Amino acid sequence: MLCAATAHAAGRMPNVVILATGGTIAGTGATSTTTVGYTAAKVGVDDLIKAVPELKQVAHVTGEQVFQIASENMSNEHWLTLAKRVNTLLAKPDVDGIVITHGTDTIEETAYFLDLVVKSKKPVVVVGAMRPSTAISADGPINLYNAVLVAGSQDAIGKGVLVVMNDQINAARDVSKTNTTTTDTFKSTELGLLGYVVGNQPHFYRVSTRKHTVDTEFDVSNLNALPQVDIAYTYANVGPTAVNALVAAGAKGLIHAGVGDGSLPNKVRPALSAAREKGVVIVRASRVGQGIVARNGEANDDQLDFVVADTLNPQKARILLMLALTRTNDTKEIQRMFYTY
Ligand SMILES: NC(=O)CC[C@H](N)C(=O)O
Repeated sequence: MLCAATAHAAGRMPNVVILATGGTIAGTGATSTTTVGYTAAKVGVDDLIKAVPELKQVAHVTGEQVFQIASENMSNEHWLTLAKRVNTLLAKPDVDGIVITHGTDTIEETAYFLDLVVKSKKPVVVVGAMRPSTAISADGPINLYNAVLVAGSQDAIGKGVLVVMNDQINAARDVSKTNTTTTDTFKSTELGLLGYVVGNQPHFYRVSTRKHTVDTEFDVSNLNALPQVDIAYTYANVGPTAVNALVAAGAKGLIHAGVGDGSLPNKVRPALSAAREKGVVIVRASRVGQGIVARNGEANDDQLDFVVADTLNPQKARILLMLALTRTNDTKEIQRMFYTY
């Protein structure tokens, strides 16, 4: 099988496919100083590529417009379509890597979904921008250039799905948007970034110990929908309304975005427990954004038959639970998955 390694070994430039989905990287504003209040998802993939002629120096690049949306509108169906396209392309011997241009609001979710369902070791890089293409010092062109460099690099093979922004390489599992508007918004919590793109090449320093891509048990090739999993957010004075409404609306799984170490308020615990008795799988996560939610810590998970999210934030826990529910309803198995991926 040809891959980026053989592209380099054969002395040819890697073939990188850019799948465009929209977002600010494809956004346009009224003036060059418009950095908020612009319209996302306007510029087509051919123009994104044309705007960075330097790409030709590092890869043979082709583009496909998969969607043209702001990423707050990303749905499970979009993910399944995208994942199937990525798997089809990566199965081709002449494709060495893939770059996905994406809105930044849900980049971390799409990246983690792909990290769990892409069946290839070839590099997949998700990239976006915080400033629209029309802005002074737009970050899209350099981010796209860096993403293509990484996607065509043999050093990125087998590292899972990556998010490349602001000269930094992050693992899909651990990266999150941490600032609403600034270009240094993507951070990998305390677990740390994987490396940098500096001097026209990626530099890797670490990898995640969690399984991904070819080493997961998830297969989307025959899926046309995913089980309904929703998130109930907790705060001081919260009641059971959201949990009860989500269960009534048909949730098969619920992520509880608890306070602190995933604590359950007294007014929420009975609603979650009743949901579990109806067969809904409950995962305790935390709204804090860093750290482990400890099993049998702030709640007796063994007795309640709940699962803990480990270090996944609520939106990523939702993705893993959806995929877990395509395989099993057994909470012990699902807890194993949360400690594996
Ligand atoms: N910086 C961005 O990409 C945000 C734009 C838009 N809300 C999106 O996520 O697509």
